[in-house]
Amino acid sequence: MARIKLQDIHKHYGSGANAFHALRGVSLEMHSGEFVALLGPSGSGKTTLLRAIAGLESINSGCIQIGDDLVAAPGRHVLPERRNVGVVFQSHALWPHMTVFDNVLFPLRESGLSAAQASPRVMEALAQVDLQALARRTPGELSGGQKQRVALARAMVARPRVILFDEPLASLDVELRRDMMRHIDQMRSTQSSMVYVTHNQEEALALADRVVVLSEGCIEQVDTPIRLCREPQTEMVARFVGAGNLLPARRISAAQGGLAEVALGDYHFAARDTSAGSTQTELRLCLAPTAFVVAAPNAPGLSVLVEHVFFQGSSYAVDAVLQGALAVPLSLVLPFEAQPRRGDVLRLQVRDAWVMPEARGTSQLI
Ligand SMILES: Nc1ncnc2c1ncn2[C@@H]1O[C@H](COP(=O)(O)OP(=O)(O)OP(=O)(O)O)[C@@H](O)[C@H]1O
Repeated sequence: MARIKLQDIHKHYGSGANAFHALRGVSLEMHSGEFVALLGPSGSGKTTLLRAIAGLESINSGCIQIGDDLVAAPGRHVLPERRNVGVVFQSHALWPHMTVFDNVLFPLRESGLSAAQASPRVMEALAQVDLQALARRTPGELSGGQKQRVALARAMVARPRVILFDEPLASLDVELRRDMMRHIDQMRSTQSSMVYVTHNQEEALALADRVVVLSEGCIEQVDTPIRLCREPQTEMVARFVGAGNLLPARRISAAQGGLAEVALGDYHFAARDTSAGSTQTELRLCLAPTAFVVAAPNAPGLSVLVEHVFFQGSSYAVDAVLQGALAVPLSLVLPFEAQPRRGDVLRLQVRDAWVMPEARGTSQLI
């Protein structure tokens, strides 16, 4: 395993007025043995960053260090095969004419290991992904999920110090995804550091020790999955990671013990607030879709008009509109018992709210 240090990475495609800046000053330190997910919308630069770490893409400026090795810097680009990293691509990238065994053997053969030394290592890697029985098949005789497990075995067989994953589950159906997530989770025991690119929030939050949220080539926030969901630092993270509702509100009293009294219209409630005694009255609140409970019609709370209801098995996803002067759209998840119907006016109470940090101003409200 190895620490990965990225310092002020810039990458653009094309030049002059037509240059497209895919990475704009990305700096980050990943700890040795850490599982880090790179999460962001399409085009945010995740794959470019992963390929730059792998050495498959050169960078225009900045430095990349893996362990003690400087692998990319001005005038320096260490080739991928010399970086000691394993890569798992979305498309498996297996050799079609080779057996499963030989595909997994390939990186060991490249590193000069004898057949006698390599063979048990291949079988051990295949065992980790439950594929020993299929060692003699070719990729054409495997399902999509099995092919991807071969790709996992091939990435870990050489015991690289870093394993990079580029959307490895994107082409798999829901059931196979969960199975693959178990295998990827088990790969933690290989002691490799892992960097995992995805645009899928669930995968990133479920697997990673820390998640790096990228937007337009810049880092928005680096945090543990829990903090990312509960304490988003920017509007983009609040919306993209937690599908949070962002509302303008008033602070009634400064935070004490991490909670402030806030108001939406004439409804007062407590919100988590780490702004260290800020008395600024105008603020933005982040309310997760699950932050609401249905109250009695005359209880203190917010009135919302239900516009769309989507049954989700054990809960309902609801699009609603806040009634009153604000009239903003809200995305809610209500429990099965709520039985919301289109056209209902519901009274909701807020059971959890987060005061957004002030840094980015209040100009981007809603
Ligand atoms: N070879 C290239 N030439 C020109 N532009 C490129 C090239 N590769 C990537 N880009 C652009 O750089 C930006 C970042 O691309 P990248 O593939 O890193 O994004 P991503 O976050 O991985 O997106 P996705 O989830 O869709 O794969 C995109 O706007 C993309 O169009």
